[in-house]
Amino acid sequence: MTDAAIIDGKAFAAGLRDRVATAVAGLKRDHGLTPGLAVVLVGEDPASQVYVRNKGKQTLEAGMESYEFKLPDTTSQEDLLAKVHELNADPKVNGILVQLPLPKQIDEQAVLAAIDPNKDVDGFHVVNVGRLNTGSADALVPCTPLGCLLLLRDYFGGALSGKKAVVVGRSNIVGKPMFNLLLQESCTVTVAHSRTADLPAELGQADIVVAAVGRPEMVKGEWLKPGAVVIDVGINRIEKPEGGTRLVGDVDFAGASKVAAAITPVPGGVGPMTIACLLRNTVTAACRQNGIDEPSM
Ligand SMILES: Nc1nc(=O)c2c([nH]1)NC[C@@H]1CN(c3ccc(C(=O)N[C@@H](CCC(=O)O)C(=O)O)cc3)C=[N+]21
Repeated sequence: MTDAAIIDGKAFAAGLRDRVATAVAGLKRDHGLTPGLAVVLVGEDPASQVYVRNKGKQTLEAGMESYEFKLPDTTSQEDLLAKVHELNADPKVNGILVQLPLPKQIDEQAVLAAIDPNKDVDGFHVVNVGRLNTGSADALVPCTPLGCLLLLRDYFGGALSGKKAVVVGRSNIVGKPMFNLLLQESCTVTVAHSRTADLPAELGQADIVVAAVGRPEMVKGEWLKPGAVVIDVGINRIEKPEGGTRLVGDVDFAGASKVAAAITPVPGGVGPMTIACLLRNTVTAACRQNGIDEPSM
């Protein structure tokens, strides 16, 4: 088979950010509303600092307000919860994101549970998990699986119904919400994981593969059904034989490209979609909080 088409997440994300910026301009003009996103970073993890900087920059570029809070690594759970409560009460803040992972003295679930579900632009609060699971229209949907879904809808022109999808990975952040979103699109969905008996046999049936396991190049091209569409969520930094490092996904890109119909690259695939969907969720949250019809984005 010839080489797979590349699903250009970077370009799609740029287009989505433009549509978000247009929506924001409309909210300002028609409602005097400027959506605001608060990002809280605890500690000094270098990768997290880069992500937080990119989020802040892209929030401002979309015409929204960005509020960044950098708390020391030694922050107590009590102090972090106090910050979350302050942001919950602040009407200028429409979206709240507490960057994960958190330092070990902090109970992540307790922090996520403290965020106002209607400001929970990560979609990690159990209320939003429940809303998504039950197909409620007021769910805020986790950014990475939402980004994957938008890429798939675009590729298939909306025709996902009846497709066989395999999600590899069962995390709360990607695997489980991805399962729910694909099920809602009327795909037949299998969730595979580290205890799956025969992963190649499962993948051999899949029209759509979403790989989110966090193991570099784990999914091999030979396991795929010819013509499959592959969404690679993994972002793994590995050592190059000649020294230095490079980013690879959870899928063996070279091998998969020979078998798949289409595949997302790493970098430049799902990663940029995650941030674009965060901006989109912030506009969605701001509209709902203010009783304004959600613009199409
Ligand atoms: N509460 C919370 N919400 C998050 O959404 C969240 C989080 N915590 N903690 C960290 C992870 C990671 N994350 C990424 C976002 C964008 C790229 C991204 O844009 N990647 C680019 C560049 C990659 C690079 O060069 O390093 C790409 O894949 O092309 C990657 C990773 C959001 N996260």
